[in-house]
Amino acid sequence: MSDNKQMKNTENTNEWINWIEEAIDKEHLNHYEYNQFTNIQEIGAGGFGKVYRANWKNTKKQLALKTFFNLNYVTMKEIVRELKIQRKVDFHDNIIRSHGITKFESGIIKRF
Ligand SMILES: Nc1ncnc2c1ncn2[C@@H]1O[C@H](COP(=O)(O)OP(=O)(O)OP(=O)(O)O)[C@@H](O)[C@H]1O
Repeated sequence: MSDNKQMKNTENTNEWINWIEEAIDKEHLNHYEYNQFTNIQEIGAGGFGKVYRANWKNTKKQLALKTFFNLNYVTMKEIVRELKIQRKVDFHDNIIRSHGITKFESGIIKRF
């Protein structure tokens, strides 16, 4: 990849990160501390990362935590795209609800 293209992709990645941070600031998206999740078990994997089952704050309710291998331009664009689509279809009973976003030590975002 050329240096120019690399720089452009880094700029765009930051743009998506800003989009997520702004959504959290404006309370359009909930942010949860990763240490509030317990009983984390792997349940599947997709093109962008692994999916885990977890409990939140020791409640009995199970949630799916979707992780991302690499927070590059393509992944960030996909995360924002999915969040935008989910907002539009959130009202439908057959659509799994997205509760928010969390981040763990290595910087990998988890969505659930
Ligand atoms: N909310 C969920 N509840 C239970 N299992 C889930 C949930 N979300 C994902 N999974 C499991 O994790 C797997 C991967 O899901 P994920 O959404 O990451 O990828 P995908 O939609 O299958 O493919 P892609 O990554 O190309 O979008 C699914 O096939 C499913 O088995």
